[in-house]
Amino acid sequence: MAKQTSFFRSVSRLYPHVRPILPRLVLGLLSALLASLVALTIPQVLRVLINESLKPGGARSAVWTAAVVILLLGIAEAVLVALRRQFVINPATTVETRMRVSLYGHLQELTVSFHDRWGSGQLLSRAMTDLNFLRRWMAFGAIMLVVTTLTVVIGIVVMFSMSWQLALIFMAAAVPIMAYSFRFRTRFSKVARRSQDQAGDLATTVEESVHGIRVLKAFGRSREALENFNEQAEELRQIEIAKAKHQAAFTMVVTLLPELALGAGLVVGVMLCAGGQLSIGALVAFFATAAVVATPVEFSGMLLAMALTAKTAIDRHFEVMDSVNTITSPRAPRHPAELKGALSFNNATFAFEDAPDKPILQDINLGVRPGETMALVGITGSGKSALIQLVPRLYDVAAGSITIDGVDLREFDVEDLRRVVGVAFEDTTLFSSSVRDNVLLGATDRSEEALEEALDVAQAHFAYSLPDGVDTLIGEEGLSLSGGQRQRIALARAIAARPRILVLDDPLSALDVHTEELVETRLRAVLKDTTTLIVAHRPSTVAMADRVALLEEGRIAAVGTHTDLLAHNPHYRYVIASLDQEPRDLDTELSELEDAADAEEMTR
Ligand SMILES: Nc1ncnc2c1ncn2[C@@H]1O[C@H](COP(=O)(O)OP(=O)(O)OP(=O)(O)O)[C@@H](O)[C@H]1O
Repeated sequence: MAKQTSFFRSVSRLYPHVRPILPRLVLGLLSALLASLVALTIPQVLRVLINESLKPGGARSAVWTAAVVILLLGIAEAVLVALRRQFVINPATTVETRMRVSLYGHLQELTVSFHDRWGSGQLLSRAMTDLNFLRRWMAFGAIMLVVTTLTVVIGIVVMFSMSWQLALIFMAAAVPIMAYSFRFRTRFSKVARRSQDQAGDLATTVEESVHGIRVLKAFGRSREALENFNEQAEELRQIEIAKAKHQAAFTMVVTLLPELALGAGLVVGVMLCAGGQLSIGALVAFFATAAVVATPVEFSGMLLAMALTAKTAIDRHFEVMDSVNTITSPRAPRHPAELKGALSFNNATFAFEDAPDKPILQDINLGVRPGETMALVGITGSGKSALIQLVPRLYDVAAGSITIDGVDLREFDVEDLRRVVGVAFEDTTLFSSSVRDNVLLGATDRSEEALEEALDVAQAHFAYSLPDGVDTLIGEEGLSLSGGQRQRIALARAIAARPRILVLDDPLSALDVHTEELVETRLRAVLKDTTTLIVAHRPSTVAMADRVALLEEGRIAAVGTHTDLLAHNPHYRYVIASLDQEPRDLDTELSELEDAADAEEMTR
């Protein structure tokens, strides 16, 4: 998943986001740079002060002048540091928000196949932690890295101008530091990546266990969940420790070596002074400058670590942003004037992306006439859900085609297509908003009557008895609904969109027999003109359909009326017999037909 790129290449990808705030970033950088230059100026004032006022007969009043100058320089440095923050903090938060919004937008665009592959925590950590870190790096780390580098370079030039011998000693320490920094960079990059990925996995675990809290509790698995989480958290801790160790070792090197150089420099400096080759003022100024230079060198471990973590955050961000949405609208989409709603599968073959060699659906040929209700029946895992998800193009066929009124689905604008095709899945997802907003999610007619009708067809009148009626907040942050209530809201949502084609993945499975009957009676009337493909797990749902398609191991094994198939297709009889418990009349019908079929076979 992780592709190795150079630091500059990764950081340059931020440019389009950073461009609008570039002037303010540059101002921030200049403020920080000026603050550093001011800090470097103070030793020069010291040098003049010592050389002028401490020499025999020197002017004592110069001390006061120098003190005032140093005070003013100190104030200027503090103001410049404050200015840097002022210039960059606000724009950096703007970049963070924009990147977060574009990531979210891209996640909305990306295919279901992409979301099948990515853990939610990995996406969550990219959207939250990584971008939060990037903001801090842009506002502080990146600027300080540039300023530190420039301060060190300028400081060394100044040090050379004061004493080349002492400066050379100082430079001798820089060589091993640079060599070590290369090693540090490679090692730290790897561990930073592992740490950020592990944090993502941890977030996935939290998300999953919060989501599945009832199951964990009911099965008494909370302890195991905790142990599993503890293991993952421990792994993250170990990675963080490894990270801290690398950083501590680097900081030790960048602290120790300049200190050693300063110690050696002090001995040589005093000897030079004694020999008259260096003034006392220059010696003091040299060490004051060296102190100004040594501080950012000491910080360089932290700054380098920040830069490498930021690079990882950028790489992780663009791994998602670079993922291509393969389900897109064509350049010149077709807009047929009025759709009749004839749905046709033509040699359609489909495989999930993670198992491209194992087609789940093969050579599907199936025609659903306009206004017809077709039930899809098959044993569990035969590919029913996969098949109906192809209709709104949640997935695309690998071969063959699916058409509406003879037009390939891929020739429609995707948004148009999804307005034409309404869906309700067995696993209902409700959003944290009111019943009204959930039901009218895809509706063009948002009137009270449209809402009322959809709720009525789905027999979801209970919504009016909720604490705030249809304005009651439901979903994850709101009131919990029962499985059957959720299904009815989801069904109402599909109906309210008034689609030309409706695909329903067993939308009545959680309803009691009585409510199911009521919903079916109303649905039958509504579905009169709507082409419907409905996955059925109950013979009563099958009975609602005009015709039934039997799916067997990813192929359409038979198509016909329920009665015909019962009479002539043994696998259909087997599937129907293995469906949920049924009302008595259907059971009776089934055994009668089975008897008839057996008798027919015996007479042959
Ligand atoms: N994202 C996925 N990646 C790979 N395989 C998948 C994926 N989703 C489902 N499958 C597999 O595809 C096959 C068909 O699944 P599908 O959900 O379409 O069956 P189904 O007939 O609807 O079953 P059920 O009646 O139990 O809902 C199954 O073997 C399932 O394990």
